Amino acid sequence: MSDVLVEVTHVSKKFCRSLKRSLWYGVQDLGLELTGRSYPRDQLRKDEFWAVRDVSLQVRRGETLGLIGHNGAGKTTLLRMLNGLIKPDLGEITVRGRMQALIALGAGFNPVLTGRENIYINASVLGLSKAEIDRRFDEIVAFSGIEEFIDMPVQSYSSGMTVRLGFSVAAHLEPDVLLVDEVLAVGDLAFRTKCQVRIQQMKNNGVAIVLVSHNLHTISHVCTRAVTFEKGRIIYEGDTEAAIDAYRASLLKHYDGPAEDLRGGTGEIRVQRLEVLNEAGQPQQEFDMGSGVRLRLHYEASEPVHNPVINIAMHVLNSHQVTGFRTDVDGLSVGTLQGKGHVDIVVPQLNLFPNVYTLDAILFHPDGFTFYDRVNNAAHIKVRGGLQVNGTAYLPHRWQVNGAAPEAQATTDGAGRALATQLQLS
Ligand SMILES: Nc1ncnc2c1ncn2[C@@H]1O[C@H](COP(=O)(O)OP(=O)(O)OP(=O)(O)O)[C@@H](O)[C@H]1O
Repeated sequence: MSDVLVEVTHVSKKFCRSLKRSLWYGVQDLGLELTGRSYPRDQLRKDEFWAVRDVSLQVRRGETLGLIGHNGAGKTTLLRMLNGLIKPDLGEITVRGRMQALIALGAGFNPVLTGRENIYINASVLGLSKAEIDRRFDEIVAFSGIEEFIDMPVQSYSSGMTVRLGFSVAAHLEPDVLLVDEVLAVGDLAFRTKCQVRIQQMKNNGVAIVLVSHNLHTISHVCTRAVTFEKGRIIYEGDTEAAIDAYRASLLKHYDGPAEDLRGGTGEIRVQRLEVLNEAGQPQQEFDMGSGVRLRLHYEASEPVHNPVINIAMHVLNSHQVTGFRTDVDGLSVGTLQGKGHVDIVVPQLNLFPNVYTLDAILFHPDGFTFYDRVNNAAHIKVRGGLQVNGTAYLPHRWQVNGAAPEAQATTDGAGRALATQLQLS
């Protein structure tokens, strides 16, 4: 048997943005088919767009391929085509061996049937005999950890419970190919860890796995290779770290800069702009982990403004807040500001893991609540480096084993040690 279990060749899939039009196109296509003709499949009609465009890839036995990309990039559509839920408009997909898919919550489960009944149905679809399912049943239920709910209809399960059962079924039926879509993000941390261990075992047993995740830590640790999608096309395929870099670069392309439409406030003092500077005071956008950065907020006050609260909030691009700098929290008074000027925040060590971070600039009244002005996405910073660690902040630290410093050893990319050296910790 060939080592290539999944083969995707020049696959494209189009969708229609308008439901009414898409129904009309369906009728048109049916009519054309009856007369032995068809609309050219490689052409788009009004409101149609390519959700997946000319995608080719292979997944071999024992490989875990990560699919990453911004929202709407086409990852799930590809997974659904691999699973046979939808057909490509162009190209070919070949899957060799038995396939299990975990797309959306507990995909494949019949909601009115119980967990027990769903396990039997899923397993028999895969060709397992009743005796084989009986043998694995207890293990599946035990792994899922939802023993007391197993005879209740799946529609009464919480999303976490559905994912637990879905993953457990998929993982215990010894598929040759496993498709997993983001579901690992739903369970709690303990279950996610259990799933990652199980995926590792399956990988060792030669299962070909395709995993969609927005969790770059999962991609980095679980996948042997990754593909980055942008607007339905593959923009990178290969090494996971490089794929993650390509994803971040793609996110930056979609970064629109200051969100002027969300701007508001009483306006006596306004943010002119927020500059990101290096230690030498030169504008710079990309920094190595641990290097120094100076944030310069330029303001203009149309009248004397006494002691405004200055706040810079830092977010992971498109995601959660990482930290913030506030003059009131730091117990500082900036005095009376009038006309044009600037305020600097000097950060001696940017102890953040590689990622793209956005900065919001906010000027509050002294009450710390009403604002004079706020500019979301006023600036951004890209932190470079080869480390992929879950989380955002690097806390300077040192290790001791039984009171003594452990020996240095070669890390995979040396980035951690390089940083430790830079921070003069080792
Ligand atoms: N049945 C459908 N009809 C019309 N458009 C669709 C349909 N399914 C998906 N799309 C569109 O196709 C594009 C790709 O969607 P897809 O779900 O594959 O993206 P994704 O990369 O998985 O995104 P996310 O990370 O948000 O899950 C999106 O613009 C989506 O709105």
